[in-house]
Amino acid sequence: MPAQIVCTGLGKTFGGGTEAVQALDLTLAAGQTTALVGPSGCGKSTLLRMIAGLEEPSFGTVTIGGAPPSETLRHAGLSVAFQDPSLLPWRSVRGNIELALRLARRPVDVAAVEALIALVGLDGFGDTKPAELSGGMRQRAAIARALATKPGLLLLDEPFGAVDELTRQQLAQDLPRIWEAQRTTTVLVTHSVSEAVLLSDRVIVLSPRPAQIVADIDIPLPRPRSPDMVRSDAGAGHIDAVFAALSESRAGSPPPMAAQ
Ligand SMILES: Nc1ncnc2c1ncn2[C@@H]1O[C@H](COP(=O)(O)OP(=O)(O)OP(=O)(O)O)[C@@H](O)[C@H]1O
Repeated sequence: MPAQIVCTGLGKTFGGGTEAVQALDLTLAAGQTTALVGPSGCGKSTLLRMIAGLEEPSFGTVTIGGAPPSETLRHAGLSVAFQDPSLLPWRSVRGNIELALRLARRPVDVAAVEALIALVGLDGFGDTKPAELSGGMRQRAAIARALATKPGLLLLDEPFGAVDELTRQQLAQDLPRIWEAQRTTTVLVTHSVSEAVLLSDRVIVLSPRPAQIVADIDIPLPRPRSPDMVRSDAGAGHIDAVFAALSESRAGSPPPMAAQ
């Protein structure tokens, strides 16, 4: 089931006194894809980790479909793929995906697993162990694993960081088809503004640390989208809007705003 995410007064101050996220109010509609963009070190990953229930908030709350993230994790309704993919080293790509299905108590559909492996461009590497894959291939394996359980909520932190440009474009075109078909609520942290526009229904621009929302930009481009569409006048207008919000936020001019 797709899940609505509600963050209320959400804040995080780490032990050493570093304030990463401050009083953030944000509601993400079920089934939408939202990109979080902002300057390096502003608190994007911390926000995503709090939504995933992997980081305890210092202030405020996160709910997913009305329940705390830990509940969603327990029911395997939530999948995460982070920059540093945590694949089990002793299992093959296929073995990692199948384990995720078993842990989620889902049937292992061999053909569906092969289709996912092919989708992320790892055809022929199903039997390969993570140590024998490149960094980008490991990231793609982690994406396949995250998608396998058809999660209601998919959290992606720079998932294409180590992927070459062509594969990145291919993934950015193919993945939304899957999460649209599965009606997954997706939250994506990315440093690439064009990727944010290509993938998302909505782009949230965060201030320098502590992260606060400085702009909330709808991306109403039709789907399926292509890199050409993003480069067209309509797409370029959205890219410009995100860049403008990012540079204003660095200059510290606009006041933080709440987002619905
Ligand atoms: N476990 C931690 N303990 C202490 N400080 C932390 C911890 N995790 C993150 N921070 C600090 O919180 C701030 C925000 O970090 P975070 O990783 O959320 O930023 P980010 O926007 O995702 O960065 P980047 O874009 O560079 O990946 C940084 O100053 C970081 O040093």
